[in-house]
Amino acid sequence: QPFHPLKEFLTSKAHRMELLLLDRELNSNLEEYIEELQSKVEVLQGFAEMIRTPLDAAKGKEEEYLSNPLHSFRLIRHMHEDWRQLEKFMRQPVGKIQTKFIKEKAKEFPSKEDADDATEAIYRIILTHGVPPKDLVQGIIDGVRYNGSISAIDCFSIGNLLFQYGEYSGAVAWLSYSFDLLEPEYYSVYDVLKFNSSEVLSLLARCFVELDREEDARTTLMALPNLAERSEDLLSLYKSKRHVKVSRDLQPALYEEFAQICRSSHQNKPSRLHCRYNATTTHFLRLAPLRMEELSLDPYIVVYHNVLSEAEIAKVERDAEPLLERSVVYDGKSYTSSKKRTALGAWIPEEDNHWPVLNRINIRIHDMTGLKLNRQLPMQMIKYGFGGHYDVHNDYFNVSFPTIKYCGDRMATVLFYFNDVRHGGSTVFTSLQLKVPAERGKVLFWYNMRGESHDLDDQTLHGACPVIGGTKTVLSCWIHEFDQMFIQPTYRRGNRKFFFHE
Ligand SMILES: O=C(O)CCC(=O)C(=O)O
Ligand SMILES: [Fe+2]
Repeated sequence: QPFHPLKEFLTSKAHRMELLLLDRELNSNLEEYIEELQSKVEVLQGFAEMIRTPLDAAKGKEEEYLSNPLHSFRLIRHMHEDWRQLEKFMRQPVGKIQTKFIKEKAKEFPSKEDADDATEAIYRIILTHGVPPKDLVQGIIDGVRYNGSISAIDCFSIGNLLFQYGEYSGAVAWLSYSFDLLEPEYYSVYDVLKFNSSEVLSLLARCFVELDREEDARTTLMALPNLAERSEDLLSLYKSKRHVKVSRDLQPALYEEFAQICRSSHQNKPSRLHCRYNATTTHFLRLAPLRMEELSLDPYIVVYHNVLSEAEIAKVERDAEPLLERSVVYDGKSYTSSKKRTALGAWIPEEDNHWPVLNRINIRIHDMTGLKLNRQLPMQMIKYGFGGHYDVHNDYFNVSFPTIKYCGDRMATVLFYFNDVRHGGSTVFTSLQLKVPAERGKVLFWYNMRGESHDLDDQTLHGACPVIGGTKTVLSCWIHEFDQMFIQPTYRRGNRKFFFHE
């Protein structure tokens, strides 16, 4: 297994809840520490005050003071023992228990990967919805106002990510905003957190250099004395590092035409298509018609409502949950988490039919599509968390690996939505400017191939918008073309670019 089992903080509210509770616990631990320190401070203050009284009395009349027998006695006695005792007291460690507590709990802290995941998640949302820093600080995303805000440090990590992606103008916006958000009363805290204004400004200057705005870079560096004195050295350093190649596959594509349909400002063009009860595809539907909506005729895309019961959804979710894994891609050297799809996926076991619910799903798919299903369909449950998305893609492969060779390519897709997504997470067909919101019980069915010819239909290009509020769980099922051999015309040799090409 390429990954050590990570806690999935983005998809699991339970794990985030643990974090929140741990944060709270650590905060009370800190309060205890402060209290301990404070009571030590109080003792020290008492001591200082006790010593100060006779010293003040002696001020300016030392001779007279020392001729007093009481004073002489007290001074000698006090000097003999009190400071020695105080030194012992000062040396006693404060907050040993609390320090140890933090150290023990550190095992449960999110890793660097987790933190990077979270920054990338918010980045996908920002990019998709064109959220400017000032909106995010007010909690406004895609026209929805969320409670809460972000800090200078949060802004900095977003700016830093944009810098790594080579998106320098974006980085400038977030880094400048981070600088504006710095709060002087927290400077000493920033020091402890190893975050400081020179870090923000030097990265900002570096972005300006990348953008050929050398004067802005210089002005930025001159704003802080410790950077100003090295400004020319820094500038030439930044110039020497300029245009370092950034790997594009590090970032999700999130094309503008895709993002634009994801935004709440997008409205589907009114279709003059039908919404009706499908009572004809199979005999079963004559008894229990399904509510069907045609979204597009070419390519053919329909939506059905209330197809699975709550219990059926819960059953699949429960059984597939332990099989969930992060989607990974092999880059020739190692497995890394795929930036094309940021979600967890679970393949539903195909071999043994030990999940009776799957038979019912298969039958329901047959009812909706009228297609012949002579085996358990390949199905994958996908769970998207905060910021989870799927870049635009086609469901067919158009390459010849064994499954495709024996079963044909993915002729049609059936997508079950298992829950209502509070905000974001719609399925979007970019060529058709079509957005399908994720709603519980809904099923999306479309053909990836053209009716007569079985040519692959690139108009079916689609993706899943980043989830903003809540999570999203879907079940993707694929119908391969050779299963249809006897009821549909199938592929013609030569109509696929790479088909059967060894
Ligand atoms: O989650 C979605 O909305 C789309 C899923 C999808 O495109 C797929 O599984 O191929
Ligand atoms: Fe897909």
